[in-house]
Amino acid sequence: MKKVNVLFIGAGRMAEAIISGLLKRQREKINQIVVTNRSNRERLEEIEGRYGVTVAQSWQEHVPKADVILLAMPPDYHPEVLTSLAPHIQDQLVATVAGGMGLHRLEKRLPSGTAVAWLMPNTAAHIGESISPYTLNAHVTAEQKVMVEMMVEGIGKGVACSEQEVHDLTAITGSAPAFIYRIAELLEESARDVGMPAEQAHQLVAQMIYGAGKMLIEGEDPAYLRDQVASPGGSTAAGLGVLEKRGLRDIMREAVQATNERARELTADQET
Ligand SMILES: NC(=O)C1=CN([C@@H]2O[C@H](COP(=O)(O)OP(=O)(O)OC[C@H]3O[C@@H](n4cnc5c(N)ncnc54)[C@H](OP(=O)(O)O)[C@@H]3O)[C@@H](O)[C@H]2O)C=CC1
Ligand SMILES: O=C(O)[C@@H]1CCC=N1
Repeated sequence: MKKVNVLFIGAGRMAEAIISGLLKRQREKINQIVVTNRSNRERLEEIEGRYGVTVAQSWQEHVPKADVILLAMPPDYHPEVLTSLAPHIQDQLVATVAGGMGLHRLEKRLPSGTAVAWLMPNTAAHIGESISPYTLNAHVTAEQKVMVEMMVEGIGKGVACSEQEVHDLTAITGSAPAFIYRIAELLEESARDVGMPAEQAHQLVAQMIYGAGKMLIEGEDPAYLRDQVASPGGSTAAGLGVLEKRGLRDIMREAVQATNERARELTADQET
C-alpha cells in the first residue's frame, strides 16, 4: 500500500484521538496528516504542537492530495461541508465518524460513484484501543479498503459491519465508554466516602476496571466471571441483588436505546 494522505475536517476530541492513535501505531504508513476545523485557530495550534501534523484553516486546497478525507465533526454540519466538498472530489475516499450518519447521507451529497465509509470509533483510539465498527459502500476499491483497515487497526481493532449494525452498535461501542466512566466516577466517590485519598481512589478503580476488561478480552464469558466473584449468599451477591432490584437490565436497555435514537434524531433532518 502506498503511504496515505489523510485530511481531517474537524479537529475536536475524536479527531485528536484518531490522530494520536494513528501516529503511535501506523506512522510508517502515513505520508501526511492535514487537520482543519471551522474557526478555532488555537485548537489547530494545539494539535500541531502536540502531534507535529500539518494544520490549515481551510480544507479546500488540501483535497486534491488527500487519499482519505475524514469528517470528524458534528452530524449537523455534514450537509453544508459535503455540499462544498462535492465539486472537489476526484477519487478520494470520504469517511465520517458522525453518530447516526450512515452511508447514504454521504452518498447523496457527493458525486455519484464516490467511495464512502462510516466508522464508529471510540475515544480509546487515543491509546490504540478503540473497537471500531465500520461499513463501506460498493465504490470503495480494494486499495481504499486496505486504507480503512489500516486506519481502524491503527486506532485499535476494526470490525467490518453492515450499515444497520453500525447504527445499532453506536451506543454499545461508541458511547458506552461514557457509561463505564460514569460507573468509575461513582465507585471513586464511594472510595473517597470511606476516606481514600482521591488519587488512590482513582488508581484503585482504574486498575479494577482494567483487570475486569482484560479477563473479558481473554475470552471469558461475563456471566461466568460474575459467578466467579459472587460466592453464593456472599457479599457480592448482596450488591448484585441491589443492582437487579433497581432494574439494571432495564436501565442499560433504555440507555442503549436512547443513545441510538438520539443519534438517529441528530441526522433525521438530513433525509431530504
Ligand atoms: N467523542 C466521541 O467519543 C465520539 C464522537 N464521534 C463523532 O465524532 C464527531 C466529532 O465529535 P467530537 O470530536 O466529540 O466533537 P468536538 O466538539 O470535540 O469537535 C468538533 C470539531 O468539528 C469542527 N467543525 C464543526 N463544524 C465544522 C465545519 N462546518 N467545518 C469544519 N469543521 C467543523 C469543530 O471546529 P471548531 O472548533 O473550529 O468549531 C471541531 O474541531 C461527531 O460527529 C461525533 O458523533 C464518534 C464516535 C465517538
Ligand atoms: O455523543 C455523541 O454524539 C458521539 C457519538 C458516539 C459517541 N459520541
